[in-house]
Amino acid sequence: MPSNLDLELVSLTKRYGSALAVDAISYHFASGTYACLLGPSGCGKSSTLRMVAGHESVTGGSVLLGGRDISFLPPAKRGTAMMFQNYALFPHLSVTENVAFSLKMKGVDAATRASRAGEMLELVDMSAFAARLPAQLSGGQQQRVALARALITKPDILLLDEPLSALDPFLRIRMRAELKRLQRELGITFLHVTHGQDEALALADEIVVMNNAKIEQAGPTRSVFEAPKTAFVARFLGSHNVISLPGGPIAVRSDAMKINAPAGAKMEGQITNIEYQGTHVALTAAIAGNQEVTALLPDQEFFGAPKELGEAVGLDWDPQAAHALTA
Ligand SMILES: Nc1ncnc2c1ncn2[C@@H]1O[C@H](COP(=O)(O)OP(=O)(O)OP(=O)(O)O)[C@@H](O)[C@H]1O
Repeated sequence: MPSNLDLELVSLTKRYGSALAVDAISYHFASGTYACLLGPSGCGKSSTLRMVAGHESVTGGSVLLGGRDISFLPPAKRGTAMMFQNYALFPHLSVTENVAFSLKMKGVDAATRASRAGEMLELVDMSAFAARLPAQLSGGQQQRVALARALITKPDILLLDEPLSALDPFLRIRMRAELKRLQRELGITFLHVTHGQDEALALADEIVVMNNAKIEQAGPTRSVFEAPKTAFVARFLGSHNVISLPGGPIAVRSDAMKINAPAGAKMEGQITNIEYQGTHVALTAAIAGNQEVTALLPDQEFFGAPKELGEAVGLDWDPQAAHALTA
């Protein structure tokens, strides 16, 4: 695996007029990482991706690839390739012609173009559809073509802007596995923008959680999920309760929350909602201070001792399951 192709964002900044969309963010992505930029709408993730791609100018700071400043290079000279949300396929070109398009622009001869496009279509399992037009393909198939088209340039980094958002939930999960497989096979860095925490958790080796134009927390996916530093990160990643205590806010995962008898419990609550989720049952309880917490119980445990709406319960957690939050 090449080690000289790390991607570094150094105080990277984007302003649109007076609006600050990306506020001096810095991060180092090791080569070969599957990284997700995660955050709510408007937090600056697409602007960051577009600055890496060269589709948006850099207001301040820089983008380094393998130590080389690529901030001012044209997109085609950066070693990056971008796959867009709407795939942006040319409707009047066949699948093969779409995939081979960038090679044609570079003046590569027809025979080489056809053979390279063939290899790429094989990689994404679309060889059988080579002669079709984009309109004759399903959403998932169009996405595979868009991937092949991006990968034919042999990028060092593939940039993906909400690549799965146009797909139905079933296909989204299938294509998610495909993206992961491709990244593993190719060994290149994937930088994937999403606002879906499930998608980020499923795919990313590293997640970068953005909020208000800044990086709120970043690192190996599991370490961020296991120890969110702020209330925003805990809430955005989901599956966490944020509880205000006199000593400051803490996060406790809903699967670490235990339901006991009220006497002697850390907290007392009253059940306000019971949601059956198949393998689990989610119990929501109102606690002091107008707060709610959720406990996720394995179905066997819940149905072994079912609870009723309105019932008073005790809520407990192991000390190591609580993480102090900074805000
Ligand atoms: N071309 C533009 N001109 C002016 N403002 C822009 C432009 N593009 C983005 N913005 C603003 O910059 C901020 C960040 O936008 P950006 O698209 O990077 O966010 P995002 O996190 O990718 O959001 P989304 O998930 O909705 O795409 C937003 O407030 C947005 O309105």
